[in-house]
Amino acid sequence: MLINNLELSHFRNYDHFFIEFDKGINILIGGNAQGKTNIIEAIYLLSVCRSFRTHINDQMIQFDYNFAKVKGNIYSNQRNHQAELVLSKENKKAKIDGKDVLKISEYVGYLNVVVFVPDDLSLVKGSPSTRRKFIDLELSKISPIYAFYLAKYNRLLKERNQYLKLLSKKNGKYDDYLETIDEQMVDVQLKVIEKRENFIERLSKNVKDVYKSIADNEEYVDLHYLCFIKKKDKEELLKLYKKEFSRDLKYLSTTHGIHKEDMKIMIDRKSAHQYASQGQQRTIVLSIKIALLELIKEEIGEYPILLLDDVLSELDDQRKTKLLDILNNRIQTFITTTSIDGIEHHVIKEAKKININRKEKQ
Ligand SMILES: Nc1ncnc2c1ncn2[C@@H]1O[C@H](COP(=O)(O)OP(=O)(O)OP(=O)(O)O)[C@@H](O)[C@H]1O
Repeated sequence: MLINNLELSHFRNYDHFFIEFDKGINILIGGNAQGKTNIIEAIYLLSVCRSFRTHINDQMIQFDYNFAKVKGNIYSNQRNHQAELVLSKENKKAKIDGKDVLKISEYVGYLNVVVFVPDDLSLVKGSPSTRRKFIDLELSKISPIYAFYLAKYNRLLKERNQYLKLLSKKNGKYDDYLETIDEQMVDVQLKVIEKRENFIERLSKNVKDVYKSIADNEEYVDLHYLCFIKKKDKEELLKLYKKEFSRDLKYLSTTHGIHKEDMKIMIDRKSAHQYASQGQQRTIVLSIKIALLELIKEEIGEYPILLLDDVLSELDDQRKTKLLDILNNRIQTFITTTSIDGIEHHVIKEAKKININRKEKQ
């Protein structure tokens, strides 16, 4: 999978901008606040119709304008496609090969990307919801049926919580209607659990190897799925919902379910959340992202694009070299950095260097 070029109109600090990319490594070099991350953001936006920085369209539209356009020529599935997104303050309109795309699900998949941004360190240090969001987003990209199950579960969960409110005003007993919702919730959860389990197990296998090669030591990283139920069985789950009914009714919300799960990240069999240093956290997250590349390739048959925002400055020289050793021309990669001075690595030497500075913005 490749993005051949990118055209921006009134996107962030870009008025009109056109850029062509190399199919290997592209390094975006420039001082602070010049617009390097904005380019990474635009590529990401073109991929999943949303930004990794904001959900407010207006923030991405150039100051004093009322629309922004992001366009790119993509090579995927052995074909070239023109992807286009127009952002207004209220909505986003997508086109593929000049035709309007009405459903996001029909758009996502043309351009698959894996992104690493400094904020991703929250994958280790943040709350369970950060890790759940990561799993849900990545799994939805490679498995549309997972996205379907998840959306169904969220609808049922909302319905259940609303019904609990209604019940609390009435007789407050577990009734047939709630049982019907619970049965549907249990069925869909078992499917989500199976997918999450498989995803985390496969990712964990890849992460171990990637971490070892970047850190170049014997530290051992693995991932564990913290499922909310031990015995993944329909009857057990239904029993749990009945048992916890009074508590759910008291708090007017559903205590147990896949909306409360987590993924535990371990380093040398200790919780990375509690013990990992900044450098270890960064290496763990990077390893997870790089491990994802192989997993996506196995699923969709093509490598996604890799976007690395400001990754070089925070790694020590040894980890920097090891990371660059791993990157290669099989995967189109974008790296933003303020400087490449002093990095003597063939990957840097051979990469396409793109200077991003105020003079080149327009
Ligand atoms: N909606 C907008 N309209 C115009 N300019 C914007 C908009 N949003 C952000 N900017 C400008 O974009 C610039 C920041 O760009 P970006 O985040 O890509 O920087 P960067 O080159 O990655 O910098 P750093 O190295 O500091 O991370 C800032 O000058 C900011 O004012």
